[in-house]
Amino acid sequence: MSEPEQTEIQEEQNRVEWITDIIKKKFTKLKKHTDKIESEALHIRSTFWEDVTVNFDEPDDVGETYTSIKQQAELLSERERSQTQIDKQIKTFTRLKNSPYFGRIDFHEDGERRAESIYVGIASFMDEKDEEFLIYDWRAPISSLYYDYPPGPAEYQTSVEKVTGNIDLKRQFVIRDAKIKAMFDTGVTIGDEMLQEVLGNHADTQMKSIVATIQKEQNQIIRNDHSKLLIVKGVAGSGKTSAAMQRIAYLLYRYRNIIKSENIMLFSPNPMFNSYVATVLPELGEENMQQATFQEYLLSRMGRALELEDIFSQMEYLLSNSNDKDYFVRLESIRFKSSLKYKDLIDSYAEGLMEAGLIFRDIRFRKEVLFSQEQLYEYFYSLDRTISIPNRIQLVKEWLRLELKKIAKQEQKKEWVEEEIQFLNKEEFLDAYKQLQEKKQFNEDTFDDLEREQKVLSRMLVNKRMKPLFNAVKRLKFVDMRAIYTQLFEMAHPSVELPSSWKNISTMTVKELQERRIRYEDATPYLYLQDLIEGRKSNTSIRHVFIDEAQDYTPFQYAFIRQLFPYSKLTLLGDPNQAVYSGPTDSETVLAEDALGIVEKEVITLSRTYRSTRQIVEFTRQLIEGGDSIEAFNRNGDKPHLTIQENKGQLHSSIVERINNWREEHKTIAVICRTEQESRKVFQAIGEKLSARLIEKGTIAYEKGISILPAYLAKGIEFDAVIIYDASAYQEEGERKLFYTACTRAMHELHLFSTEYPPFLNGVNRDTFIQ
Ligand SMILES: Nc1ncnc2c1ncn2[C@@H]1O[C@H](COP(=O)(O)OP(=O)(O)OP(=O)(O)O)[C@@H](O)[C@H]1O
Repeated sequence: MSEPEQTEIQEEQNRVEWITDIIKKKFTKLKKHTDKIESEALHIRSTFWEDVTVNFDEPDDVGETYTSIKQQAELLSERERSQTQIDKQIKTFTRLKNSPYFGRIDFHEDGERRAESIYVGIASFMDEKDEEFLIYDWRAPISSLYYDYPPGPAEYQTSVEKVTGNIDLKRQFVIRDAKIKAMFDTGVTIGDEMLQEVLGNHADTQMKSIVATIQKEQNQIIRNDHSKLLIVKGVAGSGKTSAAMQRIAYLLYRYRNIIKSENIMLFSPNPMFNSYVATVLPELGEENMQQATFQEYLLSRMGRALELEDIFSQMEYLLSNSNDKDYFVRLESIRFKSSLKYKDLIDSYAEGLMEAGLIFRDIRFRKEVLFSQEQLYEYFYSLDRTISIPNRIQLVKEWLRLELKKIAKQEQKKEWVEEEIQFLNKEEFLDAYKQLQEKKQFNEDTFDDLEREQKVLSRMLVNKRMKPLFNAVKRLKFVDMRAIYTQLFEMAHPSVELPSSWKNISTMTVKELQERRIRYEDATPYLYLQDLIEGRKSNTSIRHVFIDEAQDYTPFQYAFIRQLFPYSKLTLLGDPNQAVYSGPTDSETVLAEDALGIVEKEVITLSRTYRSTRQIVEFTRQLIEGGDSIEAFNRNGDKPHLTIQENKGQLHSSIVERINNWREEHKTIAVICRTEQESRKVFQAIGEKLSARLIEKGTIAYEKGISILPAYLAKGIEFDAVIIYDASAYQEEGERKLFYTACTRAMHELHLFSTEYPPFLNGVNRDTFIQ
């Protein structure tokens, strides 16, 4: 690494000024143009009808009128389209004006006479004649040289060929307000200085883009075009989420004619995380992708049929209820229901249902059974057995629809209809009147025709009363999914290896279902079975699915998601050491070796961590197995602290004191507790004193200041300073990952408070923390 000469800095500064000047000129020109377009559009809108020849007298005139309206409308929408384009450009120029680029490479392509200087920024920018690139978008093929190679031989791939050559110079800039604040020529790795500067900053409540300092291994993730399934296993703070966000920006650029933001879906760990990452893409000039938690997806599918437990409540139960008499049964239940073995069991159950066993619901109207469950059963199994279950269900649906139509006709003649008509209100009469009018069955004379009026009213009334029935049939409500899923636990499965407490698991599950509740571990299997019976609700518009915190998904859930998005490429990002949900149950996660049984996958590992100071990493990596391989980025700070107090009262006062000392220095401070219950207690005790905010599972915004929250809600997020509340509360081996996750949220400072010596610190080198 070398310091550039002063003259070089001046030359670069001159270039920055020259470019900023062009940007400003283009900006002014564009602004003028946009003002013109805006006033033209306004004019077209205000005179729209004046400029249209409206004449409906003759058929020819009607045609002319239509063409004229169409022309005006097209003119308007074209203006509006170019306006959107220009707005986008104006935003880009505004961003470039402040900081036009962050990198330069002088690339000497083989066969060329001299090297060309490539300046890399967040968007491309051309000279005044639009002939030459003055700045290359960081996602352009040639820009990959900047991220992938030190000075020396290098190559990059365009859409048609591989280009080889030599990088003569690689330079980085920090430019703010069009002034070069720093400039470095780099060697092997990009920008330790730049990284130092970026990482030394304080945590923001919004994640930032990392385009200026993307590391080579992160770039492999971002620009991976070929993998159908890309698995990123990275240690805490290694930039998995950051890489995912830049990858989305890259895909939107590289495939801009094919993939739009609505074709990309990100599954995120909790609602607060959504707001945390919300500004990364807009900062890069792209729109946000679709985003949801898996819980939100399950809820949208489950509707109100059953009360769904969420993953956070499951976690709370696992952490707080170990004295419950059913605790171990539940652990085993979760473990089994996470596995592909359970999926196989459901598959073979569904196969059996081809022959017999489906359960239907009576279809009733006015308390009378129109179709009994037995009738539906018989009809279903009278259909050709080679037809798949979903297709047979569709046939039943169609049959029911036609039968219901017939029944509706008969009902119109029944006595109850006549009786109810008398009680129709004014609006309903008016409705009937309107219907008659629309169908032209009415003129002043015929409305007196009582019989006809009566007929319309009867039809209307019956249709209205039977509409919910038609809707229910359309939504396949005649299939009794709850009973079908329950039946799985009431029958024998002689050829399947079941968990030892299967009987108890069954009793527990059936009881919940009877009370119209469904536990988190049953939700995915339930919907999976529903799809096998009612047909898959796959989504074909999503082209790329990202699953962040993938270690929190079970193999069963992964298989389910895979089927929901059959045409999508998948990127899974996670850290096996942060598998907090599977910790207490010791169940398999999607990131476990070969959990997916898929051969066709590419795995990228990230072992360097950027979030925390070297001192924090040296401490946290001892908390987990295999932590030696975690590499810290060399950024210095204080060693973590451990404070042991005799009781909770003293613990609270020392925490308040600690935080008060941090207040000036740090923008985001977290008191991380083991459970939500504990967070609430801590909030009650010291929340007011600290002006802290309690973060619960429903919290959607991450805000500056002091937050009190359970460890599992801190996933994916980072804080300047972290307090671990009562580190000795983490006792069980299954909570090790939860403890590790909590500690790795800290960027600059980590302070553990405890009432006893924390068991997880037993194997930790005393030189790596201060007590
Ligand atoms: N190349 C980079 N340049 C600058 N900052 C980076 C880079 N890579 C990661 N970071 C920073 O490191 C921190 C951690 O990144 P990120 O949250 O993406 O990691 P993660 O692997 O998803 O973490 P975790 O698994 O712990 O949630 C963030 O502050 C991010 O901005």
